[in-house]
Amino acid sequence: MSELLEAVKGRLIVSCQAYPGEPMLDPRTMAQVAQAAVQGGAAAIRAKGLADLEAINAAVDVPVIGLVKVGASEVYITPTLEDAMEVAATGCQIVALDGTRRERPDSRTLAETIAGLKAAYPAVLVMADCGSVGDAEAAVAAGADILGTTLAGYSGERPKTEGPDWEVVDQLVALASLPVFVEGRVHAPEQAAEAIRRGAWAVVVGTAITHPSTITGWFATAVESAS
Ligand SMILES: CC(=O)N[C@H](C=O)[C@@H](O)[C@H](O)[C@H](O)COP(=O)(O)O
Repeated sequence: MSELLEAVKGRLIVSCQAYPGEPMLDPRTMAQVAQAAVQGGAAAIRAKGLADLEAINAAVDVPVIGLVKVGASEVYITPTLEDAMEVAATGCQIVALDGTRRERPDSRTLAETIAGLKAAYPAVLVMADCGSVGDAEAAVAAGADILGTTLAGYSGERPKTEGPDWEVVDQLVALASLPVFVEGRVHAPEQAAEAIRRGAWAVVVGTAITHPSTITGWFATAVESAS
């Protein structure tokens, strides 16, 4: 098992992402958010966009899971080999890729994408963002290093559950072939703890820690509905 994976075992990973039109979409801001997350106990950071990744890699000394979100296609998380190479070039130790069985915009298979990336960056680990256990089985066969539940509820195969998709979590853990990172709609510390109890290797939390507009909305709705 790699030292990198040992370092994040049983730990929290924080996803720091802002979106077009949002005030926090700025590499310096995202790097500061990432630093704050590390101060709070994050063992690694997940982030998107080459400029953010460069700024975050320079600002923190924990591993960074990098990705880009591009294109109009339904496969938008680091969809092509070229995208994966650009993410790795920013210094990320883990590259997150769409790990579904859907057709990729460059027509490469997931296995070809992973092989191409690893030929150029042998030390980089690949996190396959899966939407179902079928995706996860295919990602294992394709040479991924980490299985993420990231796309459960977003790829059309699974309903979008209120919290984490525990059924998919259990199915991926039961494969027992690769470390499972539980990611997606983990909104409370108790859910993060539950993921570890169910056998997750690590838990990735984004919105509930680093997306103030959404968090504010949760509170504002609760307050307004009580008044
Ligand atoms: C589906 C998709 O595109 N997920 C993205 C993946 O990087 C991000 O938008 C999420 O914020 C991230 O997965 C963390 O999840 P949550 O924000 O629910 O804690």
